[in-house]
Amino acid sequence: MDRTERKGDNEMKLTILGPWGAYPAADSASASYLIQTESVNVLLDCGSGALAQLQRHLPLEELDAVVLTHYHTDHIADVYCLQHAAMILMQLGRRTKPIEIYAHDADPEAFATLAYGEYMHSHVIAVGDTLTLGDLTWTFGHTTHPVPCLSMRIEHGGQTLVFTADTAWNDDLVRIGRNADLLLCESNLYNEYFGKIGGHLTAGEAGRLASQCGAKRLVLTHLPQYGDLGQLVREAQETYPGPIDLARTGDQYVL
Ligand SMILES: O=c1ccn([C@@H]2O[C@@H]3COP(=O)(O)O[C@H]3[C@H]2O)c(=O)[nH]1
Repeated sequence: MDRTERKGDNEMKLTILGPWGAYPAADSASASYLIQTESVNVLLDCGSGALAQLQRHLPLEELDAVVLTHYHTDHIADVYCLQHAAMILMQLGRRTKPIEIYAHDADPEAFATLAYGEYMHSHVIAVGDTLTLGDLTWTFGHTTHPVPCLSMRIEHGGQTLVFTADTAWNDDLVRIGRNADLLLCESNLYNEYFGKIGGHLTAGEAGRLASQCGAKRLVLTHLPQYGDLGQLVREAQETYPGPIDLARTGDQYVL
């Protein structure tokens, strides 16, 4: 098994577990990302296939927390498997503490499904909150999506990772993404779909956002299952002159 080394002092590592929107490609996952520092291991969204990918990098015994952007299934499908994993590992004595899960409660029925006895404890997050997880500081922003959804700014040791979550263009994205060292930006749409599918960004808009934020690097994620993904990069290059990557399963970035 490919086990990730724990992070050195003052480093934050992002591992792409699932770069896909809607549903996972073979041997991958939908929306899921692992964020690690020396003091904490956090899963950012927990889509379909997330647990299988996570275990390539981290034993489930060492997962501290999960932070969710919203309740669409491509972002939460594996939360319910993770509840069972936490239960079994605690019953076996291999975990000594519950998993802490953080999400908004604008959908109270969905929020109520997250807590799982002594094995998973749920906590509310909202725009305006500051969440401290180990040596990570999280703040949240507004998105434009068919359901309530939070964008996220994650700071550690002077480095900033920003995740747009799922969203169409809105100006709060520029606020939450300002001066990001890495902008992990949804790019679910080719430019030709602008105005035809709501709730998501085109690649051209992702590039424009990275430019307006002054982001140092743009990583395109929440990818479509169709078309030529290289075209997303080319369209984002028309609006952003900096480095651009397509998120790929297993890729890692150290900030
Ligand atoms: O006309 C449509 C409608 C939807 N979709 C995909 O289905 C996904 C549903 O969840 P989501 O909102 O996270 O992302 C959506 C897109 O990835 C699409 O490609 N074309």
